Amino acid sequence: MAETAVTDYEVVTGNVVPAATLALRALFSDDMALHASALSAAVVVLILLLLLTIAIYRLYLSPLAKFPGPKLAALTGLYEGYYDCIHEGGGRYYRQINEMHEDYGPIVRISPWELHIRDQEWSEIYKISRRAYKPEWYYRFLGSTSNVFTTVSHEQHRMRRDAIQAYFSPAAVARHEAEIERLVDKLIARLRDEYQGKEDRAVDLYDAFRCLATDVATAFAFRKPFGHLDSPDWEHDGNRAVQSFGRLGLFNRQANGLVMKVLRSIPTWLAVALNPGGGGVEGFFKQLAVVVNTELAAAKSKSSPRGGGRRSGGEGQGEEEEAQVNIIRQILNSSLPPEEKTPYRVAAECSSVTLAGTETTGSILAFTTFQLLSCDHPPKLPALQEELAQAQQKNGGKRLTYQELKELPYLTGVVNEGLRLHSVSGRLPRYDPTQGMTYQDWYIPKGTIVSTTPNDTHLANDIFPISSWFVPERWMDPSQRKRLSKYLLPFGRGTRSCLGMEIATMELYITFARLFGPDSCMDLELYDSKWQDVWMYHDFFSPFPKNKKGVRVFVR
Ligand code: HEM
Repeated sequence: MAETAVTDYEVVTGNVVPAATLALRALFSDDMALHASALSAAVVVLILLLLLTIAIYRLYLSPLAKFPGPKLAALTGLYEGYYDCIHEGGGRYYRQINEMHEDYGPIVRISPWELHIRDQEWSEIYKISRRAYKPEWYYRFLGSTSNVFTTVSHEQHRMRRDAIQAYFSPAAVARHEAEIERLVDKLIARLRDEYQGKEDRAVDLYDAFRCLATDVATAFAFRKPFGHLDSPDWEHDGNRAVQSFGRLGLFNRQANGLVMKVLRSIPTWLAVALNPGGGGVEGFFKQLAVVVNTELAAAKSKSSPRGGGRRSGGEGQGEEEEAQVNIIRQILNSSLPPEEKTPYRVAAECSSVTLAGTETTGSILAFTTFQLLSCDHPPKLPALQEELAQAQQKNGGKRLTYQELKELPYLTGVVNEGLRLHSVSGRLPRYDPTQGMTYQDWYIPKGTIVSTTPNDTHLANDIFPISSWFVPERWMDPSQRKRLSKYLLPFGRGTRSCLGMEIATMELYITFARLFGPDSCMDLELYDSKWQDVWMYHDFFSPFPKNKKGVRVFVR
């Protein structure tokens, strides 16, 4: 862990290494005639001694020893590892953490090195003024720390984020609205053409929306969608494999990055055999590699004397427009140092930017649609349809733009409830190596990893009464909406909050407006889909349901 103030290994090795040296000297002093068995016994004793010292340090001497929580969690990271990887299919530590809060109060020590706070009003570690670092071991579930999402240090993150921030600005996203409209229309046309009126043919909306989200994110990043909406089976295998990869990511987190290293070193066919459906994900990365390599080669030829000697993105209006072409050029034309523009780094950034926007947006679309189709006390869908129809009629029959859609209270309630109940499930750990902080009467030493979980706020009954219910109506009143918005944190917090917030919100508004608006000319009816098919059960950073059946509907 870079730059944490205290590591128990330092303390432990400080005490044990001199002791071990003495023991070994004693062993070898008898004219080096020591038997191998005696040596092994000595090694075992030393290891036990080391473990005992670590245990005593963690339980009684560590600056975190004073914080409440189960002793086993304070003693070893294996406790978390068990709930992350094994218990009930993995991704279940969030439940255990909630139980700890029930037993020990709002602040608990959830591992030898991390505190978790469940208090809607506390946000000290995420303040903009903080130098918030991300712990490398936690974000290892994504494989690499070479992208803006997983960067450890505050300073490096600032540099990387500054280089691409403008690309995600509301003005830049607004230029993408027509493309989102086009992709949503494409999805709806397919639903109509291939499924409408077919009694025996249900479509899985989880797959369909994931394809939409992938095409929106890749079109935004590269100005050309990957074409998943053209896939005859809606990329079914690849979409399903995402859940297995989510779990694999947690194994990688707990196994010190070993799992990804092994997967990278074995032949692709073997990796795919070990993770059936992985071929779909592999296909995504191949597409990504082609785009990145093509763009890098083009940039290289432009910057070489033969290529004309003119670098895009220099001074002047023409170059500025060119710099907007895609995220790769945005990075290459930025003021980042050369080591931040290597092919590996550029590819890592592209993959984080696109992957961050696919599972998240796709599954929120599926979850929210399920709620709209299934809630019947009172029914939600007719209220949404009526609002959309009336608004369009008032607009002279023309479709409303994104800015106009955002003014519709019921649609806003639908989007907010989807974001509240189904956004990122993982806790968001940070540490500040420069300053300590306080929580109530507790002093938290600098360098301590502290996390909170947005879902704890989203599901707090004192803020959102009957919090697990999908109730768009709770957002209708403007003053209530203003009050509740403070507690809606689907896009994270502080300096590390989501870069894709604007594009994701635009996608949600436009998709619901077109799917349930007066022009869609179709109805959706759930087929054999229950709440267990959508409600979060596993926390693989994104929420995953217990069942893998998806959200299947008939199109009428
Ligand atoms: C509704 C959909 C989305 C949700 C709920 C969501 C949620 C989040 C959250 C909670 C974080 C912070 C994670 C952390 O603190 O560790 C994050 C970061 C990020 N998201 Fe999103 N996201 C969504 C869509 C998107 C889209 C569409 C894109 C891009 C096209 C995107 C790109 C990113 C990036 C690049 C980061 C890292 C930002 C940084 O560290 O500076 N996200 N997202």
